[in-house]
Amino acid sequence: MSRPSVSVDELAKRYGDVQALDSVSFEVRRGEIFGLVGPNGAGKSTTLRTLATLLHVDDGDVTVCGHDVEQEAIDVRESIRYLPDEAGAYESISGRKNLRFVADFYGDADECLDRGVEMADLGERIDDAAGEYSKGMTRKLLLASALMTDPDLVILDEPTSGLDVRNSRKVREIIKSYPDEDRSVLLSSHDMLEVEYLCDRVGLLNDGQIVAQGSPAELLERYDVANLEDVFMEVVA
Ligand SMILES: Nc1ncnc2c1ncn2[C@@H]1O[C@H](COP(=O)(O)OP(=O)(O)OP(=O)(O)O)[C@@H](O)[C@H]1O
Repeated sequence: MSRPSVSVDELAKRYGDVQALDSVSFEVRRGEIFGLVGPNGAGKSTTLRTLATLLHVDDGDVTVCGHDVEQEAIDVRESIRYLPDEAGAYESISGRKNLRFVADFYGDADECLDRGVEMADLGERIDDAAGEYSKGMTRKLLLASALMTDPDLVILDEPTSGLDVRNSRKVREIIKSYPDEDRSVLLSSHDMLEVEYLCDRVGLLNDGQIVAQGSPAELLERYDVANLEDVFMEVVA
């Protein structure tokens, strides 16, 4: 079997007195969308930030795209794109220039920019200053900016948070069509129904621990319930 995109083995992370993650283990296989779900404060963002090399590992082993996040952080950063939940665009320049700025770091800048403009789906507004965009427009721009460079792994923290129905659907479509044999997605969400639709496999995180994981269908069968919200209620009750 090919090596996984992400391997997290007994990851622990503490902020002062708060044990944010406690022996978290999961894998993201190549070509899949893996979702971390859980309530506020469960440790989703801490996990994603650690994988994106923005936080140090206290204990455990974490490998992303074949590279150890502590020893080979630069290699990890070259293989991934990470979209935090509260990311913003450069407001004084247009959406297109935002994309151009990122595309210029990569070999095929023009092709990359064309992909980004198409994915952002902002029509003529792509040439307006990004400071004039709504939250949903900014989110689509940033998602396009992350995906247009073809990273092996894209890490998305709450990708549809705060978006209306139309923009959420568009963002979900973009995410759903991203993986191929070399490209994977790891995302976090509070929205269990969204995750059920998007993800090949899911890890339910509660209080810093993975309390259940598997494909949505496996989890529904294991707990004999109708949806992932019910799985979660069964597991944490
Ligand atoms: N910088 C920090 N300093 C101290 N404690 C922190 C810090 N960041 C997170 N925590 C704590 O770590 C725990 C996990 O937080 P984290 O942000 O990872 O959860 P989350 O699942 O992403 O939550 P949410 O869904 O609300 O975004 C929480 O108890 C939180 O208060």
